[in-house]
Amino acid sequence: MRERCSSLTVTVLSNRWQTQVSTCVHGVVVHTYALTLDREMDVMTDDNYMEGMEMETENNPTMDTDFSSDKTYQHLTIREGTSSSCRRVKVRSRPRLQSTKSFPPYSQCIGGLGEDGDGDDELSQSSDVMREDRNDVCQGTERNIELIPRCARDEVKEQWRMRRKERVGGRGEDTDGLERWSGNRRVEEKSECEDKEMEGGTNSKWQHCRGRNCSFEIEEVDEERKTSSEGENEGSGESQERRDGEAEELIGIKEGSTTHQWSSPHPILSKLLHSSSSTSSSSSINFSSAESDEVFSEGEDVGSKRRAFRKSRSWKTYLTMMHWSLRRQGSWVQLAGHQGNFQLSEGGEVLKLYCEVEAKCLDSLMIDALRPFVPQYHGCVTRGEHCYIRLEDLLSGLRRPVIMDCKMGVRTYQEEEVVKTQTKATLRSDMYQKMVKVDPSAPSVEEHEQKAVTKSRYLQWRDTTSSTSTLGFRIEGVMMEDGSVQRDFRKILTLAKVTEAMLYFTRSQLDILKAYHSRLLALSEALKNSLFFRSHEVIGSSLLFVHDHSSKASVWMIDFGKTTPLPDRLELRHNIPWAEGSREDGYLIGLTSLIASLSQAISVASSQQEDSCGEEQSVA
Ligand SMILES: O=P(O)(O)O[C@H]1[C@H](O)[C@@H](OP(=O)(O)O)[C@H](OP(=O)(O)O)[C@@H](OP(=O)(O)O)[C@H]1O
Ligand SMILES: Nc1ncnc2c1ncn2[C@@H]1O[C@H](COP(=O)(O)OP(=O)(O)O)[C@@H](O)[C@H]1O
Repeated sequence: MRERCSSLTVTVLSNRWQTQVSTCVHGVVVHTYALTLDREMDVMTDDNYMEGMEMETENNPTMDTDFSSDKTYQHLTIREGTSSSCRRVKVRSRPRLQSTKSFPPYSQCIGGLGEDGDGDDELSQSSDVMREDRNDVCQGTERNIELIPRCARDEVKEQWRMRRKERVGGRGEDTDGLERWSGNRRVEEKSECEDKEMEGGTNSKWQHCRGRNCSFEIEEVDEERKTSSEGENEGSGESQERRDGEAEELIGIKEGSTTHQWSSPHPILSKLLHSSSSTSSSSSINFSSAESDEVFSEGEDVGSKRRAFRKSRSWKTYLTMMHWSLRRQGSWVQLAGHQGNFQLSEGGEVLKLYCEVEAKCLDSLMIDALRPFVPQYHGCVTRGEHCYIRLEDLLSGLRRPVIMDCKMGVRTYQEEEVVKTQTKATLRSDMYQKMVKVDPSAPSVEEHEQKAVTKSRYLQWRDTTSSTSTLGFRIEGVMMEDGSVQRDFRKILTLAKVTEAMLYFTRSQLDILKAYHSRLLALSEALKNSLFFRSHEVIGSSLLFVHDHSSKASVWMIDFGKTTPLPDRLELRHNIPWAEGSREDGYLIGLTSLIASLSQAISVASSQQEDSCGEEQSVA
């Protein structure tokens, strides 16, 4: 029986964010397809799917035409090619971001990911050692709990701290946020990964490989292009609009303009890279970041790589490679949180280091009224020695996303952390240093002597030096469309300043502000109906604000690593201040402040708009 493979290209419509499609043809053709029909922004229900299963024999000449001629599927096109690989059919819908009409200006082109190559080396090396175990896949969280007896994040955090210590040459101390992200565009990528997954008990498997090294060293670009076009067909269904846009972006890429990483998205390419660039240690090209930790400033050899590249490659090749790379590379960025926690995955997903607490929350949230406000959770997967939770990538499909991370609640420490401090406190010199860096007079005499503080002391101090204690949330960080990251907002204390920050973040665009405002009102309603919310203490969770130039804006609840269920029958109000033992988190205090601030920002932006209209009229 002749082996044949059809690849399915899905053009993503404005109401469809991402689609991962592939087809396995091996004598008998099986097509599975699903279209997102939902045009509502915030609703994510299973009813939003329309699924179909089609079986035909190889000789059935109507296969392609049936598919493409059907008006319902006019955005699906089928291309045929020869391949012996069976590819999995996976189609997923996603709640849409709210569409608005404005188009923010862009001064610079962004779109790549920064990368700490060094760390990746270590992680990838360790994952190589564990290669035999790599194909383990956990479905649901139960098995993971057995696999990972303790929260893997602690181990990874420890690894980063150790690395940092080694790096600073035995100084032995972490400084401010050194093991944390500070907004550089980056993502963990393995040097050569083969991730096989089995989902939902089926035998469907897929493989992808993402090289860590930069595409500048590609030898056989033209040949690769051919292969890549095949590869892309099995990919994530990017829209033509996006491709075109990215092609345009390339023209705007200038040396030194922003932060880029070109990763190799194709298995063959990846192999080429590895064979041709054994000396390469980093693929990151970090040109700028408003705030940049030293731990990520490893772009020194990038300049020489680029120069070497320029000598040996024509501009045409250069553009081709970047275009190709960009098409596969989303604009993923980790704005806050712990370094080493995330890996970019395929199919519009990100992988976050497994944490039992978070996985349990996500399990519950997937059947809760809050589901439309939470990234879709797809269970867990083991890569190398770690287990990860699979989350919908909230930046997938966005170009030059503008992001704001607001940490919610009137406190960011758990009650147990306070209790722990009273009993057996671990002293943290890294936290002491972070504290001193912001305010040298903050530590007590004793703390100065110890050169260390307890974690809960640090977290409490952090809360009082930000709007957390007073407004019930703080802006952890903002990334603008040019890729610049600002984290100074954490020092904001008043609502008026938050409003200013909102205006800055949205560039006073009314439609974006309104979209955020209505999304938060909808969230507020959903929280009222949420069993999850009622029965959990939500600590350290963030609202991720995301919009892009194409006028899409939405807000998502993320980070449930410190969100814990309450004892039976205890329910929280979430809108009153915390008193020890109450477990109140003040989440709704934060939400109310945010809504108030957005209302103020809308008023300001409206009057600004009226003023400018008036000025225009008087000039005319
Ligand atoms: O933001 P800065 O001032 O750097 O302080 C951080 C945050 O509070 C982190 O919380 P979050 O993850 O919610 O951002 C916390 O992680 P935990 O989540 O582990 O409490 C870090 O503790 P350590 O990870 O122990 O350093 C602490 O150092
Ligand atoms: N599902 C997601 N899609 C896109 N970006 C995400 C997603 N989850 C987290 N991020 C990014 O990662 C950052 C840190 O996420 P978070 O869950 O708070 O990590 P941590 O638990 O390490 O604090 C966020 O500020 C955001 O920029």
